[in-house]
Amino acid sequence: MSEPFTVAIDGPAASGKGTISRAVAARFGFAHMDTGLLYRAVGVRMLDGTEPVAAAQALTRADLADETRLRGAEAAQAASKVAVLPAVRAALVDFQRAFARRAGGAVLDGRDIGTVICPQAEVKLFVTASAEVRAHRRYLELRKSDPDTTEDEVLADVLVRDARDSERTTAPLRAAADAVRIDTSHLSIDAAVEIAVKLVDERYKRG
Ligand SMILES: Nc1ncnc2c1ncn2[C@@H]1O[C@H](COP(=O)(O)OP(=O)(O)OP(=O)(O)O)[C@@H](O)[C@H]1O
Ligand SMILES: Nc1ccn([C@@H]2O[C@H](COP(=O)(O)O)[C@@H](O)[C@H]2O)c(=O)n1
Repeated sequence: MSEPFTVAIDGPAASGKGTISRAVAARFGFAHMDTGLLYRAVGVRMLDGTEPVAAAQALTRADLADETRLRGAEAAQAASKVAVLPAVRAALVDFQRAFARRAGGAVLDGRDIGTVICPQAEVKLFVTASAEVRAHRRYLELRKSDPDTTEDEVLADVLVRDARDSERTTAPLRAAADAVRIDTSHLSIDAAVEIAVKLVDERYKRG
């Protein structure tokens, strides 16, 4: 099994970081963690009446099972509310760091991977797109499970979440100083993935 190699991919909601992360992981045989899913799971537990810090401390794989609910708009908003709490974030740090340094390589995507969770990551990317483009992409996804959803509602949700994630005191959404920025607003999925794969390839070979 090869040495640890961490790819940290951050960016705002629906910028395409998960799509890029999964493709990079598949290409290099790395493990992938969507860290947003952890916060979504804590958010859903909160909606169901559990105190969020207790939920984060007791999180198990079973909490990640209901993908349909976790991927919904209500879970997204709840996630960004619990993500403001320093004790919730602290409860999730060790799990993410251990995953990042596993043998064989790991890709983690989220908001604070390159800045807080893995500041020593071998590759750091910051994936962006305009709010309108991101809302359109998320709308196309969400309308499959909720035909009543509108693009304006999704844009409003994205903007609220962007503001909450960027303005919080602990681990705000920021590009690490040494992150490579990829604006996917006018890139196809294949083009965005190709840029990321090339960057990882250069550093993975050198390492
Ligand atoms: N470059 C692209 N061009 C067009 N659609 C894209 C592009 N990148 C991603 N998408 C689509 O946009 C949607 C959101 O992408 P993705 O889930 O990768 O974003 P994300 O940043 O991981 O979102 P989240 O904030 O939920 O973690 C998906 O439906 C995906 O297929
Ligand atoms: N490293 C992270 C990942 C996510 N969050 C918060 O969770 C929300 C949902 O994340 P998605 O990636 O699934 O959109 C997000 O809005 C953040 O509030 C986080 O704080 N840190």
